[in-house]
Parts: sequence; C-alpha cells; structure tokens
Amino acid sequence: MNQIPCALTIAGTDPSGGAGIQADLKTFQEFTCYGMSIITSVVAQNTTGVQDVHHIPINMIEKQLDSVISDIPFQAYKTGMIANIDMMEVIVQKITPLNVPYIMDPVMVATSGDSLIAEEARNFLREQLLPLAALVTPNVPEAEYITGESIKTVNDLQQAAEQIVVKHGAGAALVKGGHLDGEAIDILYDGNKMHRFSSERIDTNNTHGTGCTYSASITALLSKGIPLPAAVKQAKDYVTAAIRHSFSIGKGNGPTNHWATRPEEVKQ
Ligand SMILES: Nc1ncnc2c1ncn2[C@@H]1O[C@H](COP(=O)(O)OP(=O)(O)O)[C@@H](O)[C@H]1O
Ligand SMILES: Cc1ncc(COP(=O)(O)O)c(N)n1
Repeated sequence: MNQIPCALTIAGTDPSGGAGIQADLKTFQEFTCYGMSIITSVVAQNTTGVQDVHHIPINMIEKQLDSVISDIPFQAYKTGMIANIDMMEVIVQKITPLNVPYIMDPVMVATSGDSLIAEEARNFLREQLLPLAALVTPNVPEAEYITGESIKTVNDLQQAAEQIVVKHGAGAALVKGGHLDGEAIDILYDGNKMHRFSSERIDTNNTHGTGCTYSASITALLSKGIPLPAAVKQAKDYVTAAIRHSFSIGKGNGPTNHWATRPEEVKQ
C-alpha cells in the first residue's frame, strides 16, 4: 500500500494550462495527492477556443493504461475528454476490474462552445461508461443530454441528479448549475439523499477549466478516503475560490487560480 494518496486522470490536454490533464494534475498537486495521467487526445486550444485535435492511437492509450495500472496503485481516478467510441471501449475494458472510485466528468463541449467528443460517442458514454462511475459530474447541457429533459431550475437539477442515478445507473450524480442564472448551485444525489452546494455567482468570464478542476478536486479527496458529500463540499469551496481569484490572462475565458485557497493540510 502506498503512503501517499495517488490519483489518475484519463483525459485530453490543454497546452494553455487551464483545462484537461494540465488542470487535473495542478489540482491533484494542490490536494497533496500524487497525480498520474493518461492522455487520450492532444488538443491545440487556448482561452479563446479549440484550434485542432490529434487523437492518440488506441493501442497507445491501452499501453499507457497498462503502464500505470501494472505499476502504481491509485485510490481514485477520473475521466475527462474521451473523444470516440474506440477510446471508450478500451477504457471500459481496463477500468472495469479496478476496485476504486471512478469519477466521470462527462466532457462534451468546451466552455468556448467547441465539441470535444464525436456525436455517436455520447450515447456510448451514457450507456457503457456512466454505469461504472461512482460519481458523474455533468454541467447543465451534459445533464440535459443524459436525461433528455430540459433543465432551467434547481428543481430540474434535482430531478436530473435523481434520474442519472436511478435510471442511468451512476453511483451518484453531481449536477452543476454553473450554466443557470443566480447563485451557483450544484445538486448531489448519492442514491439516498439530495445535497445542495451553493455559492454566490462570481461576475467573471474566467471559467475555462472549472469543471475539470472541480472533478479533479473531488477525485483527489476521494483518493484520501474522504466521504463523498464532504469531498464535494470541500471541492466546491476550492473551485469557488479558484474562480473568484481567476486569472485574466489570454484573450478569451481565462483559467482558474489553483493557489487561491490552499487546502488546510497544506497550510499547516
Ligand atoms: N460565475 C460563477 N461563479 C461561481 N461559481 C461558478 C460560476 N460558474 C460556474 N461555477 C461553478 O463552477 C463549478 C463548475 O461548473 P460548470 O461551469 O457548470 O461546469 P463546466 O465547467 O463543466 O461547464 C460548479 O460548482 C459551478 O456551480
Ligand atoms: C482537454 C479538455 N478537456 C475538458 C475541457 C472542458 O473544460 P471546462 O472545465 O471548461 O468545461 C477542455 N476545454 N479541454
């Protein structure tokens, strides 16, 4: 057994450092969790949008997974951008035997509006990957796709969270209200209880990578054995501070600030 908590992310890259693998590893580091990463796609993107995408060949994704899984135990892992069905199939095959929490950020569209996964892969993601997840963290458009229902209110967030667990088979669902108006309210349904996490809405365009940062924080905390509602509460506080102190760098939606609120154990 490792002394240090270890977490793995399986996702695409962001050379401008705000989203994807880069955001995940920065977040793991801030939570004093040893971070590892499997790259699915190299994405030419920045704060203004996605310029191009190069998908890593399937056999290299498989080999990367084998390299990590055969060598270093980890206590939680997450997926972000998985662009097509072939990638999803190899990931399902490799992760199904793992007996640690799987956090799925069902990444479909970047903050800039660019699509990050093939149209036909969305269905596969919902039918094959989602039921393996201990937690899935959709934003409003993603939850609308998964449930087929439109989401406009907090009540709709609650219904979507319940449906994603009861009907679609995720262990728990955290439906994020970042795309609604008013307070930034997220709803967690853990199969037993509805939990509500809210913060004031911060007036900023710097929200590039907020979803990646949030799900990576939860993954890091779960790798330490922190129970799910407490992990989401701490992660919500972290991402809110990271948005509040976000950087106005770049020409578009700037990135979050990972140094804004260091977790307690780091401060001590
Ligand atoms: N302007 C904002 N002010 C405060 N919190 C926000 C803001 N925008 C998003 N959030 C929060 O950031 C987190 C990520 O949510 P969201 O932006 O919906 O996800 P995604 O990046 O996947 O689209 C959620 O906790 C959401 O409530
Ligand atoms: C490789 C990659 N993965 C995910 C996102 C979504 O980012 P956001 O957290 O802003 O929704 C992104 N822009 N790029």
